[in-house]
Amino acid sequence: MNGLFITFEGPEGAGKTTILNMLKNYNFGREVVFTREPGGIHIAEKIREVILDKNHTEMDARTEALLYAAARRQHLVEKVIPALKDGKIVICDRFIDSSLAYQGYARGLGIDEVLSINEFAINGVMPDLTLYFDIDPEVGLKRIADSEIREVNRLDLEKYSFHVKVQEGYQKVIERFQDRIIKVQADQPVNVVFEEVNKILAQYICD
Ligand SMILES: Nc1ncnc2c1ncn2[C@@H]1O[C@H](COP(=O)(O)OP(=O)(O)OP(=O)(O)O)[C@@H](O)[C@H]1O
Ligand SMILES: Cc1cn([C@H]2C[C@H](O)[C@@H](COP(=O)(O)O)O2)c(=O)[nH]c1=O
Repeated sequence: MNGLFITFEGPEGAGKTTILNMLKNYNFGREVVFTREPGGIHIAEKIREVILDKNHTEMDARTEALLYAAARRQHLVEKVIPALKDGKIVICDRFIDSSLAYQGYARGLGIDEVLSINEFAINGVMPDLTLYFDIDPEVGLKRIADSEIREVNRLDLEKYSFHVKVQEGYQKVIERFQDRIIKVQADQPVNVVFEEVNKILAQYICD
């Protein structure tokens, strides 16, 4: 596969989707596919509805982890892998690191255990580059609460301590995958974050 697989990661309200949408107007000199997880294709969007439904409070943590992994598999097979084989750049809002931080660490299933079920799902397809949008959970959650367009989902409604754990989980993931993950300071004005992201991407894509 000669494309480039780039993922955006970070806690709730970090600004990943905002920056991804702004990048749609940017010329990369190569075709870019913008997508998201869970979702991006029909089956995975259906799984997203099930996972994020606020009424599904009974969902077991392992079921949740498996559903994310199933959505990931189908999204890879239908959309990401074909684009990479065509030499395109794929920019995906969340991927495996979300599972490691949210299900592995914050839910307490274990990062290694969740990595292992995901290895089955991804079958060797890992991101080339991951941008981690670094933000205090309090700031991110306030942004979501203030947003008129962002719908509140089941994960958003978790206790504050869960969101703190998500952030701690991400720090562990970053330590483990230092070669692939770059931090972006996400608590700056949108245009400053956008410039920082642009600079990193331009440098990475040109190298
Ligand atoms: N740098 C920023 N400064 C202030 N507000 C921001 C910034 N970036 C995004 N926002 C606002 O914060 C809210 C959440 O942003 P966005 O949906 O992009 O975050 P996200 O990381 O994709 O969140 P989630 O993963 O929880 O969906 C939106 O209302 C957006 O306008
Ligand atoms: C891929 C993935 C996502 N999550 C969580 C993270 C968020 O709370 C939601 C997705 O909502 P967003 O508005 O699209 O960010 O799902 C997760 O827990 N595990 C995952 O693997």
